[in-house]
Amino acid sequence: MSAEESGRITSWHANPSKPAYTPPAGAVDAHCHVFGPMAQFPFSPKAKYLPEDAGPDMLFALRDHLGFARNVIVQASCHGTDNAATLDAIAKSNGKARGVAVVDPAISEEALADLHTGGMRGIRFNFLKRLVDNAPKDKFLEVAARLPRGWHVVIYFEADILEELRPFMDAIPVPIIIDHMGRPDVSQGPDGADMKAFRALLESRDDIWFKPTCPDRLDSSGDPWDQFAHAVAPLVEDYQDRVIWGTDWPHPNMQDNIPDDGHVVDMIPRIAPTLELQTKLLVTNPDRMYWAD
Ligand SMILES: O=C(O)/C=C(\CC(=O)C(=O)O)C(=O)O
Repeated sequence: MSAEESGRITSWHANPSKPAYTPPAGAVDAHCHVFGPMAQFPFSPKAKYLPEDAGPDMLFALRDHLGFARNVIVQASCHGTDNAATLDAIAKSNGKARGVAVVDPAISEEALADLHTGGMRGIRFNFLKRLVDNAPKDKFLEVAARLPRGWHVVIYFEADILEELRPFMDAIPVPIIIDHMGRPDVSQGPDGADMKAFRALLESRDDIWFKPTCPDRLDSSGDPWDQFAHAVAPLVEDYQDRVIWGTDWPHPNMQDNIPDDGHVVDMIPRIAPTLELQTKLLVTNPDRMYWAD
């Protein structure tokens, strides 16, 4: 059966180019995922998309091809709260990967400790209605209050619910990392309403970090994503101690406009033009958040 007949999606570029940009030694791709392999790690019955297999071998080959040294693997919604595939990839990385889990908020302390041993350093709360059925803020706050020491929370939301989420984020007792800057409309430019609202959030706490990632998702003008570069570079400059970066490979759900990962990497010097900024974005900041112990 072909992938199309089986309903499984291939969301990644078959032959990504070599980037012109060379990341510094030790660089971390701090937002990527693995899918399956399904025969070993079945997808969640609640999954909103059914991808083709994109396992650790493929991820590590891409890491090397793009010039990165390490990965932070974020549990994707298609695997629900069963983190086995992500843990398997971390275990196969020879210490070159850490992870972010998605958990049932009723998870025990023992299970959280096991996730820490397996390389997880945070949990993700996903508020995208097209990806998850419900996102119970009260239960999320309860589990956020009893995470292992040094952990953080990753939050994924779209710009239209930022204000609604402010009280919830205010109440989170650990550092926060916002995926893809909360998906601002980058066509508004660096001083547009979405960027202003996001800056106000960053000003509200100095332990809110973010990922200036996913030009392919956020910039409908397409590769080379000039609107993204224009809107995002000032944000990276102004909050350079609170940024980490990732490819988003295997680009879950992207069926149209699948990005060339080499071109995605070539966005880095456009949003972080100096070696000092690049080193913070790709090495020292992710080290602080994921390899502190
Ligand atoms: O990978 C991302 O960051 C973005 C995703 C997928 C996702 O988050 C998930 O499946 O958990 C998206 O916008 O569809």
